[in-house]
Amino acid sequence: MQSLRVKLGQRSYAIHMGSGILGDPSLLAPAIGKGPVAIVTDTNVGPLYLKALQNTLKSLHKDALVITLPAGEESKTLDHVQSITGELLKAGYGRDCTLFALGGGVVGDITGFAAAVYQRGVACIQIPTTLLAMVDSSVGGKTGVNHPLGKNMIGAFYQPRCVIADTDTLDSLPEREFRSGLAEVIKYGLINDLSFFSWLEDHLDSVLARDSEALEKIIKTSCKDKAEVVARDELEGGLRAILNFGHTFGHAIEAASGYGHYLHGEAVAIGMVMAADLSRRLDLLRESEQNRIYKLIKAAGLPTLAPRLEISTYLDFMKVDKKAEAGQIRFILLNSIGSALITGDVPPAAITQTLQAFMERSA
Ligand SMILES: NC(=O)c1ccc[n+]([C@@H]2O[C@H](COP(=O)([O-])OP(=O)(O)OC[C@H]3O[C@@H](n4cnc5c(N)ncnc54)[C@H](O)[C@@H]3O)[C@@H](O)[C@H]2O)c1
Ligand SMILES: O=C(O)C(=O)C[C@@H](O)[C@H](O)[C@H](O)COP(=O)(O)O
Ligand SMILES: [Zn+2]
Repeated sequence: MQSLRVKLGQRSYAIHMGSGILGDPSLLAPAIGKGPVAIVTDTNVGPLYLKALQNTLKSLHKDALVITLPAGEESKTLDHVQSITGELLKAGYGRDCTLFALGGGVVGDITGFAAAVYQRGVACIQIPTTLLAMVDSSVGGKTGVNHPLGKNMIGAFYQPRCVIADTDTLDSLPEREFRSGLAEVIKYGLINDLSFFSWLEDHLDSVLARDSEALEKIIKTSCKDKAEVVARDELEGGLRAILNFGHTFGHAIEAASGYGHYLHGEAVAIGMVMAADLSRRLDLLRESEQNRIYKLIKAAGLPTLAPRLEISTYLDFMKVDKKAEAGQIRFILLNSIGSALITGDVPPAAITQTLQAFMERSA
């Protein structure tokens, strides 16, 4: 097992990662409150891993209330927050309870948000079971749900008490979901870790084969990279926005296509190719680097073509992006692989050119 710390003063917490750690009560014990516990999971993950977590909790004399959501992005709604909090109220749970998010990023984001708002805040422990959740969503405290008019539009910054990533759970993860998680892994290389990007280029075969050492490397490096950014800018006053690379286009793709049509990582992969195109158009990124980015994303089995939508549809969704300031969309662009910049100074004509170029290429 390996552990890292997200350093946030009183809200600091550990990320534990390794094989079989879901069965280790000593990792959970320090993070659980005095009161009762509830596990939020989904219809795919529950049948696979609920029993293991329940048994670990039983060894700590905790009998968990279980709340199961339908699997998939379509469940990341305010209605499901209402149903989770309703179950907690019916069970008489107070402020001393602890919520466990057992699942991927959908369960993680919605449970984290329910924990943030239930009785104004109860403890939450993230148990990520997808690659995406292990490398990104379980860390950093962005919680929330979608709105038909925009992705993650209702939410809160609310840090978990700890993160326990049992890498054995990845054995059952479908290939498409695994590759979706790789998009966020590649993102870390692009925004501030050139040597990690080069390592991914050299070891993609081992990663795709889910070789245990390669998995350990990508999970640890991603969590370390993310934890450092979050520790410096928890509430996204500035620097943290680099973690949003590819998401301005990507979130528009997810929302405009109907949540769940593209997986989050797939939409981010397309968004990163689009953001690299925009960076190149603005003479920030060299064409050779743009080609390397395209090549790695494609080799990872991720989509690179944007869905054919009206340009105005893209722009409407991009305008509601949370990074916008004074009505102006702000983009995360690349100066080079491993070096991101945050800017609102992008000529509208360049944005339209990127969108037009992708509409011409799309099927
Ligand atoms: N909070 C953040 O910082 C952050 C970061 C990145 C992404 N996100 C959010 O995360 C969500 C995407 O997360 P995701 O990709 O994990 O999707 P997900 O939670 O929908 O999980 C993907 C699918 O895999 C299934 N699954 C999960 N674990 C499994 C396992 N071990 N074996 C078999 N099946 C399993 C799930 O039931 C689901 O069908 C999006 O809503 C995205 O916005 C949040
Ligand atoms: O942790 C962050 O900060 C991120 O931006 C990570 C992203 O991968 C993630 O998809 C996040 O949920 C997007 O946040 P949003 O603020 O754009 O909704
Ligand atoms: Zn993301």
